[in-house]
Parts: sequence; structure tokens; C-alpha cells
Amino acid sequence: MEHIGRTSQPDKRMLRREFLSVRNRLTQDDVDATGRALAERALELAELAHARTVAAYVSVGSEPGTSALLDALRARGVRVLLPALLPDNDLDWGEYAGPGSLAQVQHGGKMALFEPSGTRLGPDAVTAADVVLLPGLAVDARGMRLGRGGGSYDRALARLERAGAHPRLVVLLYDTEVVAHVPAEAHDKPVHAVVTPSGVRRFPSA
Ligand SMILES: Nc1nc2c(c(=O)[nH]1)N(C=O)[C@@H](CNc1ccc(C(=O)N[C@@H](CCC(=O)O)C(=O)O)cc1)CN2
Ligand SMILES: Nc1ncnc2c1ncn2[C@@H]1O[C@H](COP(=O)(O)OP(=O)(O)OP(=O)(O)O)[C@@H](O)[C@H]1O
Repeated sequence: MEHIGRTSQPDKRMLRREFLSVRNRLTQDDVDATGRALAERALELAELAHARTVAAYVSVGSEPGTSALLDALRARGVRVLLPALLPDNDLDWGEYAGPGSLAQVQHGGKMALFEPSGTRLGPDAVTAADVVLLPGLAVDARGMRLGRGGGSYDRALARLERAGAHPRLVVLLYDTEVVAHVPAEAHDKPVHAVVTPSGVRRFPSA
């Protein structure tokens, strides 16, 4: 398995670089406008309308903005869980209690993240989520997601499966990041839907 993972890694790495270079050309205005449109579209999702607990994340840099969405969910009374990166790239979780409850954390050479500063609930807390909103760099027609390369969400998704939890999996992207095909490995799991500024697209697994 390790061997299979290694051989397809160069494809993924090159693709990640390409998608990131497109994102890096966006202005702060682009990112903010995307975030507002994304929040509007996501809030139309039936899955989110019924969710009591949503696992999300705080966007950084040129990622499509999530702060409008986080605040709208919280205003609806949804319990929003946010990830905190552990040293082995696994994810711990904490509750979102508003913009003031976030702490900026620099994890070594990785990107700086905003993480919940309150009580840590443990990696299994994600199994309580009705919907998981995932970051990514691209998604294909099967719903296979190209992630950041840390394997953090691969681990969280494996944990959900082990627990017999079946939340809806929704990736948040720019329109240009919905593509025909991304390379997938045995451990990759398809998502049910993608939300972009122009709308929601559902995948065969949905
Ligand atoms: N805003 C946000 N929060 C998030 C993620 C994310 O993608 N975006 N994560 C998503 O999993 C988790 C954190 N996991 C991370 C894993 C790796 C790197 C990172 O910096 N990776 C290197 C490249 C690694 C490689 O290619 O080997 C990099 O991006 O430069 C950052 C976060 C949870 N929180
Ligand atoms: N369930 C798992 N447990 C431990 N390691 C895993 C698991 N799934 C994947 N990995 C490892 O994580 C690394 C990154 O995998 P991959 O390139 O698919 O990341 P990604 O899907 O882009 O990232 P992310 O899941 O953070 O969005 C690989 O080395 C892979 O072997």
C-alpha cells in the first residue's frame, strides 16, 4: 500500500502546485467575494439546513473564504467543530465560539492556521458531525478530492468509516477547481458534493 501511495504522489504534487499557483494570483477582493458567494450557496444545501453539528475549517490565504459561512451556521444555532492540526497531521477538534475564539498557530514549516482556542474534544469528535466541510484544491467527476497532501482529512474520513458514521461530505472550491479527473489512491474517499461560488454540484456517491 505504501508503495502504491508513493508511485502516484508525483502526479498529485505537480497538480497541487498548479492549482495553488492559480489561487496565488487571486486578490483579497476575489477571496472575500468568493467567501460571500460560497456561504450563500452552501446555506441553500438541504443537508446544512438540517444539520445540528457541522465540522468545518477556517480558511487561510487564498483558500475560498469560510468565515461568512462559519458565522452564519453559528447564528443558526449549529454546533460548528473546527480542526486543530496534531504533530502527526491527524486532526483534533474544538468548538467554534466566534471569531474571537480562534488562535493563529504556526505548525513548523506548514501554513499558519486559525484553530479553536477552547477545549480540545479529541480526534473522534468529528464522528458527531452531520456534515463535514472539507478543504481541497480540486475535485473530479467522481467526487475524488485532491487535498493539501497532509493526509489529515484522509485520516478523519477513515475514522468516520471505522465509527460507522456517514456524514455528508462537502468540499468548498473555486469554480475552476471542479475538473474531469484527479489522481486517486486506495485511501482516497469520494465526497458527496462540491460548493463553489456558482452553485452546488452533487456526485454519483451522493
Ligand atoms: N484552512 C485550512 N485548515 C486546515 C486544512 C486546510 O487545508 N486548510 N487542513 C487540511 O488538511 C488541515 C491541516 N492540515 C495540513 C496539512 C498540511 C499542511 C501543509 O502545510 N502542507 C504543505 C505541503 C505538504 C506536502 O505537500 O507534503 C504545504 O501546503 O505547503 C497544512 C495543513 C486542517 N486545517
Ligand atoms: N487513514 C490514514 N491513516 C494514516 N495515513 C494516511 C491515511 N490515509 C492517507 N494517509 C497518508 O497521508 C498522506 C497524504 O495523502 P494524500 O496525498 O491523499 O493527501 P490529501 O488527500 O491530499 O490530503 P488531506 O487528506 O489532508 O486533504 C499519504 O502519505 C497517505 O499514505
